[in-house]
Amino acid sequence: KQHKFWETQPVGQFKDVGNSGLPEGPIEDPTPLSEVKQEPYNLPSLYEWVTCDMDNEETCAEVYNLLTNNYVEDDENMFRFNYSKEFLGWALRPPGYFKSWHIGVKVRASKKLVAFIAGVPARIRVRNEVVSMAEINFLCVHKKLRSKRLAPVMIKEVTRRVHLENIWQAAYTAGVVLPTPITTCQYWHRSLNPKKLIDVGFSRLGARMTMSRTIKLYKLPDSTVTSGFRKMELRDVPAVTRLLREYLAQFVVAPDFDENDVEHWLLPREDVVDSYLVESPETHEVTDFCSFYALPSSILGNQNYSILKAAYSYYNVSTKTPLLRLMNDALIVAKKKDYDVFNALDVMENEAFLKELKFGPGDGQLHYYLYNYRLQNAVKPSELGLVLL
Ligand SMILES: CCCCCCCCCCCCCC(=O)CSCCNC(=O)CCNC(=O)[C@H](O)C(C)(C)COP(=O)(O)OP(=O)(O)OC[C@H]1O[C@@H](n2cnc3c(N)ncnc32)[C@H](O)[C@@H]1OP(=O)(O)O
Ligand SMILES: CCOC(=O)c1cnc2ccc(OC)cc2c1SCCC#N
Repeated sequence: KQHKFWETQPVGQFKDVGNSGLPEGPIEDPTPLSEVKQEPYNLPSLYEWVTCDMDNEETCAEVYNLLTNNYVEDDENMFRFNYSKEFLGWALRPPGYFKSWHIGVKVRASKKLVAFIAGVPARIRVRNEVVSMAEINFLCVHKKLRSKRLAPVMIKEVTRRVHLENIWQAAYTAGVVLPTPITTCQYWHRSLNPKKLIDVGFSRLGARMTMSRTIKLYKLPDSTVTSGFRKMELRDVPAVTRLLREYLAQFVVAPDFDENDVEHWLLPREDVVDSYLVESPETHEVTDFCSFYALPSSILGNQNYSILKAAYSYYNVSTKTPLLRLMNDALIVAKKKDYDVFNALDVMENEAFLKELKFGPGDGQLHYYLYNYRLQNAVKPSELGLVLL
């Protein structure tokens, strides 16, 4: 398969897979800032670059509307991700973010937003190296402007703007195979509202199963079972940071979270991200943690339903409470909050609870990528400690 653009990029190339002669680490050295291209890449004359100020309600709404109508769909076009405005405001403004990395393309004449790409800064540890990276996400070209090679220009432009901040690596995921995944993960789904998932055509009634039997199969208790299980609060940030840093140290690739990062990424925000912890009733020690983010999807072409409420497993740590029990409490809370499905990747230690807690394997895969950083031995999903939104 020809990758005319990606073959020009400092990423692992397919032809190099298995070549153990190539050193692990940065592929290209940083260029002196004075040599980074100062002006934006050329767009076709009909279009212009805009920087999207996500503090601005109107701009946020423009980005939201573009993604709502043109972002990722599953292979059967049953769903399209429908990130909320609040979610986008959260995802794109972590500590130290750069507005200049929130890049839009508009039609000069109509000022219509027709494409978007975003980056946020992150410190990612790869084995023993903590690397300053850009996490790239929300790449989207309007359906009417596809296959015009706009994506490569947008990728080069965000790369240029990241370089201007003296950052030379990036991390990103995609459902498509590009040169070259560091690992490939599987989505798993736990039905919380099986009737709705069957009605929309995602799930099918099992053989010799009635609807009422299926509803009973996925039924969950009304309240959580772990004593000391409660919502995370601001005062928990130091303890959760300690717990999470210790836990993530075991993975080959993982975020290097400090307290500011934990406060931003894990403090609960209504309908955006939810976090719970177990505080030992005796010692008041924080021993366990679980979290999930809220990513609804538009249901395409169904008369009875228009939105799927999906929760996505985020970061979980179990040191005292068995992981099964901790995650079952997460399911109980998600069901209580009226989510239809709880999704998880087979990353970190998730495999230990997926089958047991009645998750079913999805048919979608998620490939993880690093830009300008070679990893010699491929990483297994269980060695990956990074969840991108
Ligand atoms: C040091 C800092 C570095 C920062 C940058 C790091 C890198 C960041 C990289 C970005 C990470 C984003 C992560 C992220 O956002 C999460 S993955 C979600 C991506 N977005 C969607 O799937 C939304 C729906 N699809 C679209 O909007 C379009 O189809 C897109 C815009 C995807 C492609 O638009 P198009 O009209 O369909 O296609 P052309 O313009 O004609 O371009 C074709 C070229 O684009 C390559 N392509 C296709 N899909 C890609 C994808 N998902 N990543 C990277 N490359 C992708 C493709 O292989 C081909 O190159 P090749 O000829 O070499 O094969
Ligand atoms: C019911 C299980 O499937 C999903 O939750 C879902 C929802 N919306 C999507 C939108 C685009 C999409 O494109 C790949 C997939 C989905 C999926 S399955 C993969 C995500 C997970 N878990």
